[in-house]
Amino acid sequence: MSLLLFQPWTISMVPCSVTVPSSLVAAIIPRHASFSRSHLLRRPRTPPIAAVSNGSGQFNQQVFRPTQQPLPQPRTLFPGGYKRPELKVPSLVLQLDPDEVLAAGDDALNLIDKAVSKWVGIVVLSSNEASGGKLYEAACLLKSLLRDRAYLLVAERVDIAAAATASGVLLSDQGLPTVVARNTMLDSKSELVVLPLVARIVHTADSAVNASKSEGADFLVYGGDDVKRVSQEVGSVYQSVKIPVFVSCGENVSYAEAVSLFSSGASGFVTSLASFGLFGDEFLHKLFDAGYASGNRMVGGGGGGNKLLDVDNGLWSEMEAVAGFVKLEDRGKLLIEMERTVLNEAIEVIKKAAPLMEEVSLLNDAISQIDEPFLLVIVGEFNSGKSTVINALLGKRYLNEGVVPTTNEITFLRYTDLNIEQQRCERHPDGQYICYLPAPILKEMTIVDTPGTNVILQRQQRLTEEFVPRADLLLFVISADRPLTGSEIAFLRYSQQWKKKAVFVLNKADIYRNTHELEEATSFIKDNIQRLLNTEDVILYPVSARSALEAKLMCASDVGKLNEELLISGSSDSASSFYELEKFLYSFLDGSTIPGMDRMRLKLETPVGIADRLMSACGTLVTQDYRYAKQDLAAVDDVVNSVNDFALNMETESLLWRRQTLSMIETTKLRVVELIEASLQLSNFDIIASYAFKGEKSSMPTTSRIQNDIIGPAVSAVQKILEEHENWLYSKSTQQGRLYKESLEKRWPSLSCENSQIHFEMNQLLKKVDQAGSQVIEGFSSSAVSKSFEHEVREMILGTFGQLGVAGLSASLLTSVLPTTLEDLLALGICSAGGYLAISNFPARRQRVIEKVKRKADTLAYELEEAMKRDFTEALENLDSFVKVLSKPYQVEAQNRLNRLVAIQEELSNVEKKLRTLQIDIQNLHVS
Ligand SMILES: Nc1nc2c(ncn2[C@@H]2O[C@H](COP(=O)(O)OP(=O)(O)OP(=O)(O)O)[C@@H](O)[C@H]2O)c(=O)[nH]1
Repeated sequence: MSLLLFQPWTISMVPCSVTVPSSLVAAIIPRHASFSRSHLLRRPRTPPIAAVSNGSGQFNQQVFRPTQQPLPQPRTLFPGGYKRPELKVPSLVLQLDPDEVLAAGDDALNLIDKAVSKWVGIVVLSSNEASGGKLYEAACLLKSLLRDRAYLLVAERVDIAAAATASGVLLSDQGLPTVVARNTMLDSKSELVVLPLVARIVHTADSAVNASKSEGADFLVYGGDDVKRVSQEVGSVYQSVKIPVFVSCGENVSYAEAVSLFSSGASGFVTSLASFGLFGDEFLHKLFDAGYASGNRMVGGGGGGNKLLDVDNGLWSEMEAVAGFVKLEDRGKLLIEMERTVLNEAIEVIKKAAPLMEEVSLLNDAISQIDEPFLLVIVGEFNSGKSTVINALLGKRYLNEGVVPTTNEITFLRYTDLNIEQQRCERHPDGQYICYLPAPILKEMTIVDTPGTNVILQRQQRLTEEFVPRADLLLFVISADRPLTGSEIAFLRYSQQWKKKAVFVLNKADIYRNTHELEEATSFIKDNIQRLLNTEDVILYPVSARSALEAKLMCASDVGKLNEELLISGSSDSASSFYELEKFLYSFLDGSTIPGMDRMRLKLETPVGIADRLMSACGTLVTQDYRYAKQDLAAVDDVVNSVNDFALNMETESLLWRRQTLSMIETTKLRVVELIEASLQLSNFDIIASYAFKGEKSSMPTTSRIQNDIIGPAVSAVQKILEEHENWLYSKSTQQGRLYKESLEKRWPSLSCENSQIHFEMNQLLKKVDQAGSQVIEGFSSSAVSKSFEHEVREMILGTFGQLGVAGLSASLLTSVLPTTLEDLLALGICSAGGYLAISNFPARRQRVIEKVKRKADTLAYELEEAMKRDFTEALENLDSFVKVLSKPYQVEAQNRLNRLVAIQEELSNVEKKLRTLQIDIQNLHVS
């Protein structure tokens, strides 16, 4: 939301459809006003309400809305969406007639200007017999003249008040009900931030109480002819209502009457412009400074709940029923205290967010100077005449001037009331000079002379640049002999990064031969600065500081203050225009003027601006760090997860190892089976049988062949494969583990694990593999296998012989039923038919032996495969645990970082919100 929303009365937002003639603008805006006159003619930024006459003197309101509706945004930061208007009391109510306003000449306009700059808090435009058109035109004109210095109320005509965006209405006791008037105004302008003021004219104590309590008027105008009587009545009214009461009792109020009114509790009285003109400054000063006012009141009934800071004891106190009005200066102090708290919070969070950000010292300095005098910083290229401008302002040649660079350090000029002999300059450890001088202008502002900005003088340029953020107002001195150089533009751009308000001085204007040349140069500079700063509000004073100084020195007795007559009648135009510059600066010192309020605002905004800048830099840094921390966390997670990819790749290779082992067992199995089939034949029956009958003392040749030639070498070969497999597993996983470790250590060298115990434990994790495959093969004894084979064969032979009578085997029968080898058939051929059954079982028995051998081999293959898988899984689990242990500190660190950054982001955004609120309060300083 634009901050402008909180300045509903800034000129640029005056939503009148009346075109104000430029001659009129020139007449009503004083020449020294701090804004460009073109402001008045600028298009309004808010959707305008056009007042369209319906021919009968009444006005209809047409609200033009942009076709694209803006996104709904919170209305204000104020509770309930509205800011309650606050009224400075005691003050006067100025009553004006539309004709009087429209016909006002320079004198009348100047008188109104003077009235609202200090004494008058409310201007009432009477409706009288005036037509709606006239009333509207007068209201618009008044509004632009008052700016935000006084509330403008239109008598009776809510429609005109709404159309002209006046602050409210004053209703007669017969007029509209208060609530209707207020709602009508609210409805007519949805973007209102400050509640409209609705006041009522009353004539009796009862109607005063009724208007205040039942109707909820914001303030009262108590009418009557006899001041004495009204004074007495107001006393009792004052006791029963809790809102400001102004008295209206005819034309000329004497000082004594005014005092009596104030003393009885009136918040002020109504006056006409003519009467105000008669009061005179002495009357007003005496009246308002004497403290007759019995109580200050806040519009809207006050009531409890308003908090005020007691500046003396630093405590917040709850205000009682009648809220005290907060004076601008007090409000300034209040804001300073709030600002100090918020800025200290900002420093804390900046230190957390960016511990290396040296610029935080800028904020520290700004806080320490928050209630110091306004800092007017004179900047410009070397030799542009900065020192001469300062001397001319001070009225004495305090600073050295010269064609060669003369200012090499930042020099503070502060006020002292010591006499000339006791003036002194001190050099501070940070290299800055502080000079104490008795020039009156320094009472309210500290002037800072800075070294010239120019790329040739880099050190000096840096000094000045570093000082810019601390400035409350920059006085940018441009030399007429080289207007707006490249380096001046660069410097200006830089100063805008800090959003500094700058006033421009075109010095050495005396070198122009005529007004035409001067005007050309002025408009050239103005146009360029306007373009550069993207604003129409450029204040440029063409001056001759040298002539101004010389003129002042001639009038040596008038130290410190420019003698206007002398300058104006003096040497040159550019010297006299120095007076305009000086007048502008003096108006800055007067809190009751717009530039004076600007000064307070600028002063308060300086540290906020610095904090804003630093906070946004911190925000960027923290967001970046957050991104990095997230990346780090993801990178650690990637390392942990990459163990799975590694496992997948390993799995493929591991399968090959297992296949190799299994194929070795398979080959061995086939070879054994082949040998058994070749050896256990009926043709060898006798030989086998003889071994079988010899018993276990002698072993069969087949068995020893199986053991020595087949299984023995096969077991060795498998053992070798397993050994290689285990080595492969170990080296692969340790190598991978080392890679992970190196990559983590490389990414976060500061976190590499120092603890040797952890190192050891991690390495153990990688080493520890059970070697289940080897254990299986070690448990496999080839001799035991051979022995068991031999046992099987023996069992087979004995089984065969147990049923076989040597005679009676029928070979022919056997050959017909047995699917056997040729040799078996031959053998069977010689057998007698009696041995048929026994012999016929032989191949089946041999087959069983073979099956047993196969089963053994398959079991071994299965066990080995499972063991190898276990070895593999265990190795990978170990690697996984290793990586988890290894990455833990990195993960913890990255997560902690993330958590810390999230917390900082939250703190930053909280402080930023407080800064925003503070900025709005500073912008609204004038509303009080
Ligand atoms: N013609 C003319 N010369 C001026 C005017 N003001 C200053 N000068 C001269 O310009 C020269 C530089 O003036 P300074 O005031 O020393 O300039 P400066 O910007 O302070 O210079 P540094 O401190 O070195 O950056 C001096 O010779 C002044 O006399 C002026 O209004 N008209």
